Amino acid sequence: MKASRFFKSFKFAVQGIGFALKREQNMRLHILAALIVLAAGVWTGLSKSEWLIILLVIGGMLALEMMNSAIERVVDLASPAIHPLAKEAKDIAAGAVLVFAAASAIIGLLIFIPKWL
Ligand SMILES: Nc1ncnc2c1ncn2[C@@H]1O[C@H](COP(=O)(O)OP(=O)(O)OP(=O)(O)O)[C@@H](O)[C@H]1O
Repeated sequence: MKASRFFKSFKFAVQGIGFALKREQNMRLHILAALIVLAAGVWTGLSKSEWLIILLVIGGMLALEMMNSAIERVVDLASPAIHPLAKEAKDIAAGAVLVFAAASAIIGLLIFIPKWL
């Protein structure tokens, strides 16, 4: 890939992050939660491997939330009218976010709770 094309794609990807931050309240809540977890990590003192897990979980959560927002937009574009498949697509995408959020919460508790006891 030519360098100029790579930088163009990078610019669009950054724009995408901007759209998500501007238009999605859930995304802003996830960012707030991520900042709280990062602050708790600094305050608690985590090992390198614990930081790797926390960063992976935070990055995965934000990326999945953005994929959910993208799916919502594609569904709204493809099916502005009510359709059972549109509902399934949106609800499955929202379910994926919920699954990852639940796993993230459990991982966070497993890492932090023993250090606080
Ligand atoms: N075109 C559609 N056909 C059928 N059901 C739909 C359609 N669009 C949304 N729904 C369903 O209606 C409910 C609310 O959807 P809505 O898009 O308002 O919120 P959302 O998907 O949670 O997104 P947002 O983040 O914008 O609130 C969900 O269960 C969704 O699956």
